[in-house]
Order: sequence, then structure tokens, then C-alpha cells
Amino acid sequence: MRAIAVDIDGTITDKKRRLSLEAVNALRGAEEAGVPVIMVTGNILCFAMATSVLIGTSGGVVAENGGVLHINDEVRVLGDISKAEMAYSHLKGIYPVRKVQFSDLRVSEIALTRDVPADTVREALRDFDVEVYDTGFAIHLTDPSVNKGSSLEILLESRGIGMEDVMAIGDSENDLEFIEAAGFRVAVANADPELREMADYVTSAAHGEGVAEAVRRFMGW
Ligand SMILES: O=C(O)COP(=O)(O)O
Ligand SMILES: [Mg+2]
Repeated sequence: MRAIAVDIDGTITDKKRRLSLEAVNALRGAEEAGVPVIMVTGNILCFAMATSVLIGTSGGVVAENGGVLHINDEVRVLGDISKAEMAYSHLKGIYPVRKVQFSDLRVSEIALTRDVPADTVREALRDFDVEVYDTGFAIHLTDPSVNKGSSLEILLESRGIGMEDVMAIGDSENDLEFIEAAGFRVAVANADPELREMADYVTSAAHGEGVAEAVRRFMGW
């Protein structure tokens, strides 16, 4: 195993989005042992970059559910926001939807607050070319031609690492694609049932303590 790919919200943070110090220590330990950590998130790039810098991860960043990539100081926008814009303009004609804070910084997809249920949003958008993800923190309207998995693969390719050499850790439905493709699939204890079913390993601890547990196992500590 050569790298760790980890989700942010609900995985290294708790429900209130507070960062787990256990997870930080474990991920720093992996970095110090020469295993790069890649952040793979639905958050916007600047938030993900700040998280990466403050933790001290070096593997690169996949942001906006795969719509944005940061590799070797280069930013690549892979998702087409116009698909989400079309869906959003239809949606706001029928439901009181709201975008999350700092949405002007989101460049490849649109994220909504969870005021309107995800299934209602999905049903209203069934004829639109968007993927609807409910992360438990926001509802994302994402270009279906990108996801966390396909963008992680591009990032890994540029570093000469195969998906089979990666441990992936997540908590929610926007993590399914990147976890499914990884060599060692981990769901934290609080993860969605579908993710837990597909995982090679479900941690006994939730959130960041679960991440620390998985990292210790992966690193053989
Ligand atoms: O942006 C969200 O809604 C959740 O972010 P995550 O992918 O880091 O869990
Ligand atoms: Mg998450």
C-alpha cells in the first residue's frame, strides 16, 4: 500500500464538522512514514487546501466531488458547472432551495443546504444531466462525467500510484466511487449502510477515531 485517500466531512470530522485530533495525528504519522495522504472531498478547493496544509498532507487534493483537482501546484477544473446551473434554475422554480455558503467559490458543481429532501431533489431533476449526492452536510448537483473516483485516478496516475495500492476511507454516498476503486476500502463506523456493505473494513470507532484505527491497521502500527 502506497497512499491513503481520505474524505473530510463525517470522516476526519464529526457531525459538527470539528476536526478529529486523533485523525490528524494518525495521518501525520503516515506522512512521516512516507505514505502520502490525499484529501478527497465535496468541499471547495480552498477549504480542502487549508485542511491539507494545516494537517500536513502531501498527496494532493480532489475537491468538489471530483470536479476540481489540485496536483503539483496545478489546478484542474474537470466538472462542467453549466449542468448544475440548468438543474438549479429548474429546481428553484419549484422548491425554496438555497446554495451553501461561499457558493461563488464553487466552480464545477452546486451545493445546496439540506432544507429540501434529497429524494425530492432527485425526483425533480430526473431528466437533468446531474448526479445528486446527499453527503449528510449538503446536497450536491454534480456533473456525472466526474466523481471522486475518476479524479483520484487521474491524480494517482500523475504520481505513478495505482488504485490497488491505496487505502480509501469515507462516510457517505459521495464516497462510493473512490472507495469502490481502491485496493483497501474502509468505511468509518458512522458511514452510510451502502458504503459499510461494500467496505473491506468497517472501523469500530466513528469519525476521526475510526480513521486513526484504520491508519494504524494499514500501517501495521
Ligand atoms: O461537501 C460536503 O457536503 C461533504 O464533504 P466531504 O465530501 O468532505 O464529506
Ligand atoms: Mg464525508
